[in-house]
Amino acid sequence: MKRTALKDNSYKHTNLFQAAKSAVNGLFYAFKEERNLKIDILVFLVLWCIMLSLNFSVVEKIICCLNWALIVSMEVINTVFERVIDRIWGEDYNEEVKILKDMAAGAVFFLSASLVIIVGALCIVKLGGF
Ligand SMILES: Nc1ncnc2c1ncn2[C@@H]1O[C@H](COP(=O)(O)OP(=O)(O)OP(=O)(O)O)[C@@H](O)[C@H]1O
Repeated sequence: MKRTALKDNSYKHTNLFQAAKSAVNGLFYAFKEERNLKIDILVFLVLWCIMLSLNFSVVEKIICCLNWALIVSMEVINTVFERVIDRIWGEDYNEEVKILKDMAAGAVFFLSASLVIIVGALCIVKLGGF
């Protein structure tokens, strides 16, 4: 990654529009670089097909989309976290790094499990399982 030394603060945001532009750039970069985020897009397409084919209500759709958005946000934070850790500790095996990365991955897993359970339960109800 390119590093440039700037002595003034000209790179900082001066308004909300610039802040939003940087945030969107960050998101695009994360989606381009991170395999799991590409998988998340695929998950969203499958989720959307399920929601349409089983006639999820608006509230059910919002809950599922919100859970999916939380997964994506957590995945982005996890990626940042992994990169910072690698920069601080380096790439060599380290038991402390393993625990830290596993915990961060655990947060993504927890939200993913939540989406699977919610969508699974709604599918069972819609298909007349209850
Ligand atoms: N330096 C390290 N020392 C010990 N274990 C590590 C180290 N780096 C990674 N690991 C282990 O490998 C796993 C994957 O870490 P990695 O940095 O490769 O993330 P990744 O490939 O982006 O995976 P994901 O984002 O799916 O968790 C970690 O959860 C951890 O168990």
